This record gives sequence, C-alpha cells and structure tokens, in this order.
Amino acid sequence: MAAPSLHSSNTTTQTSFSISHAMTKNFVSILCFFLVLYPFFAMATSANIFFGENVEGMKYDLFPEILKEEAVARLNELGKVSDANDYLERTFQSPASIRAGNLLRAWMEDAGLKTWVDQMGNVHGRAEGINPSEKALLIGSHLDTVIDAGYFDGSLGIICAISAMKALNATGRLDKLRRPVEVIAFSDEEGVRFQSTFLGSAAIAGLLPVSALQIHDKNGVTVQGALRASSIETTEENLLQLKYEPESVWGYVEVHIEQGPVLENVGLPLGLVKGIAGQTRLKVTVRGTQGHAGTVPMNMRQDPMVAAAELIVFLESLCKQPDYYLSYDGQCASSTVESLAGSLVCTVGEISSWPSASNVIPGQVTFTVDVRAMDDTGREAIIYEFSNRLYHMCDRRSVFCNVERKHDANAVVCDPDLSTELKSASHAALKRITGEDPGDVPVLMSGAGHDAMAMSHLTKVGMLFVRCRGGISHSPAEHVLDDDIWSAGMAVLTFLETLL
Ligand SMILES: NC(=O)NC(NC(N)=O)C(=O)[O-]
Ligand SMILES: [Mn+2]
Ligand SMILES: [Mn+2]
Repeated sequence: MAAPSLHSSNTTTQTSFSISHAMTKNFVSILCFFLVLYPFFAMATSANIFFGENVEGMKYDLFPEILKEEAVARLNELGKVSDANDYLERTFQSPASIRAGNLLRAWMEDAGLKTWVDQMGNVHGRAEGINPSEKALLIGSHLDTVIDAGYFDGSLGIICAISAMKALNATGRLDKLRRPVEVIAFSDEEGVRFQSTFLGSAAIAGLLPVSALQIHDKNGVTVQGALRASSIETTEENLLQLKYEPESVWGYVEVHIEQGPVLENVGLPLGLVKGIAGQTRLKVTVRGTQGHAGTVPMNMRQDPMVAAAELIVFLESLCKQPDYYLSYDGQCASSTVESLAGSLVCTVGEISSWPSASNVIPGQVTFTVDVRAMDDTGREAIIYEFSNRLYHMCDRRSVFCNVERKHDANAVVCDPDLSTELKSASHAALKRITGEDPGDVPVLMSGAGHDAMAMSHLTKVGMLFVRCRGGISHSPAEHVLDDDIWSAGMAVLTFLETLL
C-alpha cells in the first residue's frame, strides 16, 4: 500500500492532513527523543558497550591490566622467589625453582591453560584450540637464573607468553586458535648447577643424552638425584619419552631481554633476533705441589695458581687478537679469523682452589672458560689454540693440566619466515599501543644463549628481544620499563591473533 501523500483529494486531504499532523507530531517527538538520548548513544557505541566490551573501547583492545600492570607485578613477585636471602638465585630443581614453577603453573591455569610438569622439571601450559591434532606453536623461556641475577632474564619471556594467552582467554578467543599453543617454562637454561645448559629444552628437543642424568654438581648430587629430591622419578626410559615429535610442532618462539645496549641506543623497545652465537664451556683443572707458603723457595714451586693466572691472561690475549695468535696450520682459513673479530668473546667466570688457605701453596686450581662466536669453525680454532698453548705452559711449569668440555652449542640462524611474522607482529603491536608508526623493527644477533638453540634441533625458531636498561643483565641492575613489558606482551598477543 502506497504511503499516504500530503497532497491528495479533499477527504483524503483531511485524512492525509490528520495523518500528516499526527506524523509531524510523532516525528517531532522521535526527534526530541533522539536528540536527548543521542549523547548517551554516542558514548555507548564509542565505548563498545553494545558489543559486550568494557567501558573504554581502546582499553579492551590493549589489555593494559593484563599485559602491563599484572605482568609487571608478576615479574616482581617471581623475582623474589630465590634460594638466597639477599640476591636472586634459582638453579635447577632448587627449592626456589620448585616454588617458581608452582607459581608459573598457577598463572598458566589462571590464563585457562592445561598444565603439567614433565620429567625434567619443565612447566607446561597448553591450549588445544579448535584442532588439537594440528602442529603446535611452542612459546617459552627459562625459569632458572644465574647467581645474583636480575628479574627479567628468562622470566620475561614466560610471563609475556602467559599474559598474552590470558588476554585471548579473557576475550573468549583461546579456544578459537587454529592450532594448539603451548607455553613452556624450561627448568635449566643457565646451567649454573651442573654446567651443562639447556637441560629442560634439550630434553624436549630430544638432544639430551641419558648420561646427563648422572652429571653431578659440586656436592656430588646428580641431575637424577636433584629431580628425585623434588619427587620427580626420571629414568632413561621416561626421559627419552619427553622428546616432542617434529611433526607435532609448528615452531618455537621466545621473547627475551636483549642483554645488550643496541635497542636502548636506537630508542626502540623491541628487536628481532637474526641468529644466536655458538658457545662452548670448558672446565680447566691445574694440579701442582701443595706446600707451605713460607718455606718453599720460588724456583722450586709447582704452583697451579700462578699457572692458572698465566693461562687466563693468555686466553684474554688470544680472544682479543685471534688473528695474531691463531696458527695457520690448516686449522683456520683467513675468512674464519676475520669472522671471529666481530663476535668472539671469552670469559673466565668461576675459579676455585684447594685448599684455598692464604698460607698454603694450592694443590689444585680449577676455572671455567666460556667461548662464544657466530662462526662455529672459528670457535673450534680458538679452543684448539688455547688447549695447545695450555699444555705447553703446564709442561714448562711442571704442573698437570686437564681440559674438560662441559657444553657445546652451535650457532643458530632463526627461521626467516617465522622472523618476518614476528617482525610484523612487533611493528603492529607498537603501532597499536602508541598509535604511531614505530618505523622499522631492528634486527640483532644474540651473543647470549637461549633455549631456542636447543629447540632449533626440533623445529623452526624465532626470537624477539626486549630493550633492557643499559643492556645490563646477569646482574640485579637488570631492568625493563613497564611499557616495554606491555609492548612485548602485545607483540606476542598480536602474533597469536594471526592464529585465529
Ligand atoms: N640468555 C642467557 O643469559 N643465556 C645464558 N645461558 C646460556 N646457556 O647461554 C648465557 O650465558 O648467555
Ligand atoms: Mn642468562
Ligand atoms: Mn636467558
């Protein structure tokens, strides 16, 4: 039926007039209604009230309560879980590591994840998503620390991953992930207690030899004994069952503090890791003749302390000027020596002597050697040269020397495609938070080691670095800005949203 017109016949006109009059009255009242209520309507739509979201639309999108406030609070809480009273120390399966694992497990459950602890003390939190049989994305870092550590090395990567998963859960999207996503808090990356690092991630990657269970710490406790002390009965059989099948894993992502000054220097919170330097850890033992400090003439001593001192100074010279020291006996092409110049670093971090008394010429001195380089051949050449020179020096000093290789991990190149996805997620996350284009996300090499080195033997790996104050790490002065923690969590969330 055609709508009555305002311009029709007389009768109709009357009718139409009254209709038109009525319509006019209605139109005016609707208009008044709308004008009075419009401001409330505008506020409601801008605040997404109508779409089941919280009051400030932007707040819903950025999750500052989860990715910033709560993540910062959790990092501070976790940083106080220590085996020592006045500094942070959490070593493999120590009481503090167990407490930290329980705390992380509770936070994983708070994020809606299914959790468990495996036979190497790794803490897992998993969301199956819409297709549990799909290849899983693993996101992790380590819960253990060095001695006198900072609050962020390892912990930041775990907390950011849990927070991002919680943000998905808070918006009902956790079970909409196209593939399973699993957060893993690895039990031992630093290798402080047993000197062999990546105990947790190497087990998942299938790299850990069963003999590792018998490695012992300074007190003679084995890895197996340390697990047993925390009621985990790890045998050769169930250790081997920890290995993930490559076909069940899509990739591994790790967020970690940069532990260097580059991001702070360029003024950006996030960076992409292109590769990770290879590393070797040695234990050098020097044995001499223990004696009385006051009665043994200087030219009759076999003093292991002085021998160790000469070896340590030589190591520094070798690593400062590899080109000068490396013997070109076929061990080392000139290209390898050149590549060392840019990334070679050597450190003696630990030294001990027996009997360690001021009026006794020591009987034995042991010290650690940590060698890193992007070029694996170059790193081997440095170790070869150091060992060679070591035995000659020890012969000259009539002391006995022994070099044990405690740990090796070859350099790792991160997966280019996964890295591209992480780079764009970081870029989008920074733009989402600041509202501005952050420019290009920097790409860096990592001199520090990461669980990603072990995981690269299982699947493709990608890493994000987060700016840390002064580039300081392995120190209580380690610090990350709250907003950078937010950016890191948002980068993980933005990356996970590509899986929806
Ligand atoms: N991110 C680290 O601090 N890693 C440390 N741990 C290993 N295994 O490299 C290190 O010494 O670089
Ligand atoms: Mn570390
Ligand atoms: Mn670390």
